Amino acid sequence: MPTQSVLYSFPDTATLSDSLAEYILKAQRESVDKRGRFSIAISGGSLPKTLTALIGKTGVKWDKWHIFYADERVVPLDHPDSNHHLAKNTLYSQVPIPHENIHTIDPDLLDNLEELADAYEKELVREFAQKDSARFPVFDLILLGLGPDGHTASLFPGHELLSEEDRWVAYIEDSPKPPPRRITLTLPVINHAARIAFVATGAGKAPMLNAILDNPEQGLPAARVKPAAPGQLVWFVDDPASAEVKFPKSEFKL
Ligand SMILES: O=C(O)[C@H](O)[C@@H](O)[C@H](O)[C@H](O)COP(=O)(O)O
Repeated sequence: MPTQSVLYSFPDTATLSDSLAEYILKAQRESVDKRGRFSIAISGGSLPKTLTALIGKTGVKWDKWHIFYADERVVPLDHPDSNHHLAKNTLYSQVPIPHENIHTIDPDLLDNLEELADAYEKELVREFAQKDSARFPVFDLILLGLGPDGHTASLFPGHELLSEEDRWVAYIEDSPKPPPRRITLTLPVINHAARIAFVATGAGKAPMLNAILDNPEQGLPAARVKPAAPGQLVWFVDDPASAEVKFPKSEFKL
């Protein structure tokens, strides 16, 4: 049975970011208590900025974090389009995350998308395979954004990757959102996470949030994110983004 989504809507991005930070901290505490580490996958776009509310918070055990990318643009790691570059500038440069715990794409394989995706999949295997005998890795937390067309990570509407059932990491060379070459976690990997949090802000996201939450049968990529229980699916949005949504809002509590 897919888990029921929970929707939290906040008056502004500062309140949203602070509550998201509390949510992440709770996930980190539970994961570190259980396994001594916290595995998280993050997206690009506006997401890394919302994570800056974690900077300086008591209780963040940065040395236990193992960070992957839910999707990555296939460009050099110091390119302005790189999700890693963005996260590094926004977050890692300000907090003590061990360099080796940040799992980037292999910059030597940018010319060969298939090898690049395979190598990233192997990176996941190294992180998860011994810990879990399940067919797919179980991230402690995956943070996703929502595109104006309903895409999430680099899973775009109508794309054949939406029916991928086997691979953990796949590539595309025809992303409608530039840059065109990307790798992405696949839906089965995303849907096996212990927790998934979407973050969407701004009035521009309102029609799409309505489509995803109130009309999921349209099958847009973000609506296909449906972890099986006990996986959790939580939406952190601001009031302008949730303005057109009928789906019930919950009061934020941990
Ligand atoms: O392009 C990327 O790297 C993404 O990971 C992508 O899926 C992003 O999260 C959404 O497009 C939302 O982007 P915004 O938060 O900037 O609207």
